[in-house]
Amino acid sequence: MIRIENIKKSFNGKEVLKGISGTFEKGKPNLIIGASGTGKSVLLKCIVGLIQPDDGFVYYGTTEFSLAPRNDKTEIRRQIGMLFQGGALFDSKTVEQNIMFPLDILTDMPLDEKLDRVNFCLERVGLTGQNKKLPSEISGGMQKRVGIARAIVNSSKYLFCDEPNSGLDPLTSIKIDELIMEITEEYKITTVVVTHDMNSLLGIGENIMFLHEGEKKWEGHKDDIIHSNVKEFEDFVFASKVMRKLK
Ligand SMILES: Nc1ncnc2c1ncn2[C@@H]1O[C@H](COP(=O)(O)OP(=O)(O)OP(=O)(O)O)[C@@H](O)[C@H]1O
Repeated sequence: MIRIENIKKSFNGKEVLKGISGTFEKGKPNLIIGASGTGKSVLLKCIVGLIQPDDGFVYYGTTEFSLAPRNDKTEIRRQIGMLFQGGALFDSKTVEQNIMFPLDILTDMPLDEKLDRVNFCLERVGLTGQNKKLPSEISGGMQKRVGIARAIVNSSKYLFCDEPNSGLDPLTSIKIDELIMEITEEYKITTVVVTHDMNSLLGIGENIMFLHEGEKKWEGHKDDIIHSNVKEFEDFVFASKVMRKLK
């Protein structure tokens, strides 16, 4: 479980995060949603320690990240897997080398063990036998799968996904969402997904945090969306004609 408390962040005097608190639970996908520019990615970066918040606390289990001793921080970092926007694979490395990368830099596992682990993850994401392909030789959806395999290869306890569906068609997006959800449940990972994809919201929105202009305006389960009674959230969710009709 990850808990955040009163996270604040400003850039050049502009308050981007205005005191965000909340809990991201283990074993289910936690979604951070909101319109463009509302602070989702900055919040994600504050949580993983890529940006230092001006105020507030981030707890991984019972350990507060910024106050933790160096060794504890290193251990938490080792347990984090990230799926970046656009996949962020190394173009010149094969699928196998890409997935093995975290094991190369974070562990001293022998090569045969690393290969076993890579093959296990490749199988788990439905890409058995694609080891020697280059990213340019596989589709965008397959690249995301490789990104997911890389994010979990080191038995991560925490998985962060920034817009995992960007650039994918709706059907492939749903498959990627389902894979993230299955892996989260199966390995009891604490998963945080930043998205503005309505399909993701309705498909895997087990625990949703809605941000609007740097504030948390609503949180809840996908089944409660219809009863939110929060204007900014309703404007966001029911922006399209199709969604208004469904309502
Ligand atoms: N390093 C930075 N320096 C200055 N301003 C920044 C920095 N990072 C983010 N911002 C600003 O913070 C605001 C929130 O950005 P953020 O990337 O978190 O939005 P977002 O909700 O993730 O949007 P999108 O859905 O478009 O990715 C924006 O106005 C952005 O310009």
